[in-house]
Amino acid sequence: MSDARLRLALQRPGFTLDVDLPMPADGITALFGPSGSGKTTVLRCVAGLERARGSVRVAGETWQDDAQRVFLPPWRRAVGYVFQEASLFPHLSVRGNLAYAQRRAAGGPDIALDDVIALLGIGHLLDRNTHDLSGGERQRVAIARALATRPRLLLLDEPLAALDPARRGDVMPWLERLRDEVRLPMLYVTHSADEVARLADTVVLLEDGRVRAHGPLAATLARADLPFAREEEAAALLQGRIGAVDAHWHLARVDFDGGALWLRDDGVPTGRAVRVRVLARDVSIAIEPAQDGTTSIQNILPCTIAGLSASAHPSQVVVQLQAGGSVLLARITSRAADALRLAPGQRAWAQVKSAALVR
Ligand SMILES: Nc1ncnc2c1ncn2[C@@H]1O[C@H](COP(=O)(O)OP(=O)(O)OP(=O)(O)O)[C@@H](O)[C@H]1O
Repeated sequence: MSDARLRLALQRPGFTLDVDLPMPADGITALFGPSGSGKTTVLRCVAGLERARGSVRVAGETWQDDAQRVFLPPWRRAVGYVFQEASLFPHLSVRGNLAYAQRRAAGGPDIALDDVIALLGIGHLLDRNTHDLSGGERQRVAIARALATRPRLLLLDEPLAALDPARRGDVMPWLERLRDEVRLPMLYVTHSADEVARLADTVVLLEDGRVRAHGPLAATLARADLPFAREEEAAALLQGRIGAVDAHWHLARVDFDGGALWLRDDGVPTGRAVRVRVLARDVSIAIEPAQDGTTSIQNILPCTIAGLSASAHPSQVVVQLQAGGSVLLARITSRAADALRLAPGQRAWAQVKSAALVR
């Protein structure tokens, strides 16, 4: 059995945590929410570093169950913990740090150390002193060290936040590999919408210590009742595959449930699963199909209006568009929505001005 569920309740002056969360057996669950909403507290309670009331079940193991008076101390919980600043042992080399972690292996799924080293691309760093590493390298070693303890759950608390944007971009593909190649549930705290879009499978939105929303990534980002859709960078996420490449025009076609989009060809091979991010501000709406050859917009998708909701500014509305099994968001002026008499159920065409591969 590999179920995982967290039920945590905790009271501090001015703050109450009260969460009940099923967790997927693998993949990245992003914990997202304003500062002080309780993200780090959830991680600390799961690791046993802090004591909440409730229960913590991970991969079929019970780490806490108040009803049965079970509370395992942190060292008996098979968690790997990665923090914002990698806390590597300064007196040990990279190899020494990994060997130390391996000796403390916790009994989770066996991942050979060589595989961990290859997965994170740190083979050439093994004999290096840890303070000679770049920030991005330190984080990769920190993740490898966490994996070397054979955890059943990986906790990552803003692992990229201390890196500059370029270094963050360098480490992101390693996290994607981790997500795709290691069957391990991961709880990932972040403030970055980019990291959520690129890495998460499931999103949990925490507000004031409570779960405001919880669900699969694409569906949750597109929900009109959540703050995601109202942000300046509001975007829909489409999950698809590279269906074709037009070598002459350097374009790649991404096929998804609901249509296809032509994007800049970034060399991703045909057949590869990809995520595409479409910003709400880059989508406009037509209520008649465009005549061939009358618009510069290449990507026009037939869809149905699913709903309209307020935007951050009253001059604009966010329109949810259902295209097959996918949802797009369009941010348009309230005046345009009124002039077109947009209403749920109406047939429409989403004109996508630009879209980008997230990976
Ligand atoms: N050691 C502590 N003692 C008392 N209160 C604390 C402690 N740590 C955190 N808090 C409070 O508990 C609440 C939740 O904090 P937590 O660090 O979990 O939030 P967060 O969502 O991780 O925030 P951030 O995004 O800023 O890291 C906040 O009100 C915070 O001030």
